[in-house]
Amino acid sequence: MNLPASFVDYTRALLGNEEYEKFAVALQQDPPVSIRINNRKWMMNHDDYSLKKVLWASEGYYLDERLTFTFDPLFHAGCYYVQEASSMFVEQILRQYAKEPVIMLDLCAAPGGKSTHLRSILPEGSLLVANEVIRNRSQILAENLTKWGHPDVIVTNNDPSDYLRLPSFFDIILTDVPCSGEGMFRKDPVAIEEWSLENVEICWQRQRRIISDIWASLKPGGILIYSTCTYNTKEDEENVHWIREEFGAELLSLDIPAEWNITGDLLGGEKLPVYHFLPHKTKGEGFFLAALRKTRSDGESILNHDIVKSKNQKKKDKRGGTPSSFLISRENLKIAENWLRKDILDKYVLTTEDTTICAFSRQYQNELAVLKQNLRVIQAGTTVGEVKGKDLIPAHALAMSTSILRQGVFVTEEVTYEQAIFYLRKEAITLSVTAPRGYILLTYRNIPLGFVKNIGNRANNLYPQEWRIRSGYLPEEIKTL
Ligand SMILES: C[S@@+](CC[C@H](N)C(=O)[O-])C[C@H]1O[C@@H](n2cnc3c(N)ncnc32)[C@H](O)[C@@H]1O
Repeated sequence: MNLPASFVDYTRALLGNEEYEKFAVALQQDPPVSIRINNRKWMMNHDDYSLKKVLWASEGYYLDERLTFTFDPLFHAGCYYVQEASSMFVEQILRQYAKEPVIMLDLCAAPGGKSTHLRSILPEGSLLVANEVIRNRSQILAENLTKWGHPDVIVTNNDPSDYLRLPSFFDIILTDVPCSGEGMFRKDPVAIEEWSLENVEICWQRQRRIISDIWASLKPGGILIYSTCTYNTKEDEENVHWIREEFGAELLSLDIPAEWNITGDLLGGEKLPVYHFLPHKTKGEGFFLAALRKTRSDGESILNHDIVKSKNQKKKDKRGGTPSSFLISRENLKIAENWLRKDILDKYVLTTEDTTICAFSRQYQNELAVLKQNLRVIQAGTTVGEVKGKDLIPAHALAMSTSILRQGVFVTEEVTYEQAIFYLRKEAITLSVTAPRGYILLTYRNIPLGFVKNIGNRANNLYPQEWRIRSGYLPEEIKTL
């Protein structure tokens, strides 16, 4: 690995000679591979796997080797997410500081590693808003969150400055800011090519702009989690100092076992409670994190003032949903309702937009209305179905949902590995002769994979076209979980 000379000089000076040598050796080694299990969907049988745990993440595991993830149906079904181990440390902040339901924003969220993780560990009853400024990346974020299957998620596609319209809205904000990516050198050679001292300068300034834009959206007493995947102190410690001074924030420390080998403040002088992951000390890539509490009030809560429910909105609430759009019949709304678990019907509201029916948390209807008024909301809750002609077609999100779909409402058909790959490539599937006509939920190893419509001699594949496996070949050696 050919590291830029100015990076070597800077980092050697930062870590000291002896430590830098160990660091440089670690950078030459293969990066560990790690995954995080979606335990709402798939309980990994520990007798079948002997995986080493990621110490700071309840569902994080190291794999001995890289699997052929693209060809693993369980991966597409949202049973696990391939995520770098160090970044799973975000869990510790929530475990120690978020004990009650919260409204949380993940501001720089694509492709969704941390959002899916947050959705697994936020207290029950919390709402997660996952935002990504780059449009096509926000689609990938929405895809990964749909597969993860939690119903209480909103995905937005906005610039951080758009959030200035939502003062004091969030209890917790994660800013996993775009950075110079030094911590990714071992995993991604492009990060080395793109690195320069000039880029570090651009990055720390952009990071401050992002924090300035988002700060007002944090409620007084709320928590900002600031993270990067870089080592230099300009983007890390110096920015944390700046946030503290600029906004009067209080740094929060975490209770961390010494054997995790996490490194603290790399600057001399006052030692801040900040957390560095260095690859020669912790098994993972470079990562930095700090948590700060907002102590001052600098705006008023939008929810107390601006959201005076319109009469119309109140009417909708009473009925338990939006009046059906003229494109959706009462019968189809009834069918959609019948697809949902009975015990969640008082907690979720069916809403309609054009030809689509969605289920969204009743508790957060107001917040959703505010977000829709002010931002570009690309997804909210779970899409239940879409009307085509007279038919209501069950949505893929319904199949992926961990808690909305009523068990037994669709006939299921277990498929083989080969059939599963055919399905995920959106090719035609032939089901067993005993399979009834109509919508059938395919399962692989008893995990829902998606819907087909069985029309007798063949089954129409309802897998989302844009998510299909595009590769036409199967690798010679398939390694799956
Ligand atoms: C480090 S990545 C986020 C990784 C993500 N949190 C995860 O765990 O999967 C930073 C993200 O910030 C986005 N981004 C780039 N420029 C931005 C800006 N000016 N403001 C906000 N986000 C930006 C990038 O598109 C990228 O998706």
